[in-house]
Amino acid sequence: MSVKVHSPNVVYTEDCIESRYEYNTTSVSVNSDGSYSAIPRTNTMLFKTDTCVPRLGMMLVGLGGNNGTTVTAGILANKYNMCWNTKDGEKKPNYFGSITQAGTVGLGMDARGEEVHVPFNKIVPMVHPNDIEVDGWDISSMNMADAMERARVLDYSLQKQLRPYLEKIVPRPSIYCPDFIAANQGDRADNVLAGSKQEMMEKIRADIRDFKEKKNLDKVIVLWTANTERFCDVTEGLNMTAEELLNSIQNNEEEVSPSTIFAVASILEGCTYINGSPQNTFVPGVIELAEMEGVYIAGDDFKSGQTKYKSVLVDFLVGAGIKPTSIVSYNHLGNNDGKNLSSPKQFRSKEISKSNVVDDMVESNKILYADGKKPDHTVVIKYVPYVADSKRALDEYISEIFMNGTNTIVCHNTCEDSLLASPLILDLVILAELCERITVQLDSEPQSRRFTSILSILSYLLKAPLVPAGTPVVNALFKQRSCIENILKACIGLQPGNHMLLEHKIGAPLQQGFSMSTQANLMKHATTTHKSKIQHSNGQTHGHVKTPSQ
Ligand SMILES: NC(=O)c1ccc[n+]([C@@H]2O[C@H](COP(=O)([O-])OP(=O)(O)OC[C@H]3O[C@@H](n4cnc5c(N)ncnc54)[C@H](O)[C@@H]3O)[C@@H](O)[C@H]2O)c1
Ligand SMILES: O=P([O-])([O-])O[C@@H]1[C@@H](O)[C@H](O)[C@@H](O)[C@H](O)[C@@H]1O
Repeated sequence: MSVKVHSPNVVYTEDCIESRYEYNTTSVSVNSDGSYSAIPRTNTMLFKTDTCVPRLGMMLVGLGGNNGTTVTAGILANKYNMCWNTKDGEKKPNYFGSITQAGTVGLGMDARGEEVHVPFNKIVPMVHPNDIEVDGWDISSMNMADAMERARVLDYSLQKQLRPYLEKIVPRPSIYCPDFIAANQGDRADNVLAGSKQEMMEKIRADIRDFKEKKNLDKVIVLWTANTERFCDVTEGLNMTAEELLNSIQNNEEEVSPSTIFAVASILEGCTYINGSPQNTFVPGVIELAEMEGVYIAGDDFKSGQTKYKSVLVDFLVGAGIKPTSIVSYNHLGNNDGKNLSSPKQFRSKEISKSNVVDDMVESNKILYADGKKPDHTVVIKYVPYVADSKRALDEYISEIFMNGTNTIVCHNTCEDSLLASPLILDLVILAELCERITVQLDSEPQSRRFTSILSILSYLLKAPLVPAGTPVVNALFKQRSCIENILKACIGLQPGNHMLLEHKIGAPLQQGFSMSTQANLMKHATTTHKSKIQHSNGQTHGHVKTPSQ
């Protein structure tokens, strides 16, 4: 069952939820004497969420990889409820690690004063992963069943059940530019497109249309989970504008990467494009094209394990007034991603995305970091085939504490890389699709707006969040999660959770009426055509407004 909000600010129609929302912020200025001035602000806006859940297709670039095979297998195992035996007994499929499928949100308090937590996907209608159709591309022609076996991720007794479904699936041929990924990937590149970059882009566009038509889909979202590319040059005349980029593709420019061509193809087909790897796919020309076409993009680099942990631990330390001064993140892994990352240029892409994750937390505390000097931060990744997809992460955090003491935290974190990344792939696609159904209209504007083309709401799932120009980059994990929670709550007219529990701290029962500003809003928006009375729980009657039940 889903959540139903009973409020004069929330209207449920046959195919939409409309909520009049008070967005409360605080404007702060620093005075010449170093003091602060704070002004509370309230902007009222109308959220509209289309509640018609579409038939959704997910096209993965890198479909035959560890993540691609694992997420596809996970959908099938859940869809057909495949259970399997292991030495530890029978196992059942689940979507653990996905916030939309296994996460909950604190909605409010019940009559006993206990917080009620509801599943994320009960707040507003979302696509269910079992219903997602999957397709995609790979430079390797290996069928998905053999690729799943090659990945060495899933128990073999489950693989046997999946094989009949997966062996029929062969990834579509892809764009292969050897210079962008490690040379050691060459031996699997037997499924590649021929022709110019323009011709290859047109083929990718045709593939998207073909998939959409064959599966009778309403929407397709394209996601890159192929190998990490080296960074591409960003230069005037090459890719600084949409026009430059389109011309560069037409001119078969070497420096336009496969991932950027996929992004352009997706955008031109009106499909949201998500980058699960660390390379700079989203050159300025891609961002401008997405804005021109009104298409969403999001990235970069799934935040699945070692970095996710870091974005919690550093937040805890800095939030506690403890000063991290040295962070060393080492890991070794043995999957093909690790093999690709053993090449310096590809490692550099990953090193960048793994290193910037503490910047916002350091920036947030000028007491600890008065001199602006960031913690020493080192990232090491080694390729050790024996451990396969089971990445071993070892971290050391040294911090300065009270009276110049030091605290050292060392942790060992075995990250089953693909089992951690696959649920993130689902959340990225499911939440991106939901964003396509949301509009917001400021009271001060005649027209409603979609979100800006760069979907920064998805930052929680990404190591190096891409944000619109001028937007602060937030990496602290629970701030990122709260952002998603609170935007979903706004869609149903609920305010962010404040965790104050004031009623228990002052021991006073709360009034059950609407806030003064809500009442003022109601009066302001009272219509003459559909008048009805609103009855407050205290029995008083105020004004005549259109309410959901009348
Ligand atoms: N926990 C995680 O697994 C995790 C976390 C963050 C980021 N990532 C990133 O996700 C990506 C995939 O990880 P993986 O473990 O599945 O790697 P993988 O090497 O197993 O899979 C990548 C697949 O992409 C294919 N490929 C390479 N270039 C291609 C192209 N141009 N077009 C189509 N296919 C292409 C390869 O043949 C391979 O099958 C990597 O870039 C990795 O850095 C993974
Ligand atoms: O997400 P995370 O665990 O911090 O980072 C991981 C790296 O440590 C790992 O070496 C790489 O193979 C994965 O793709 C992932 O990027």
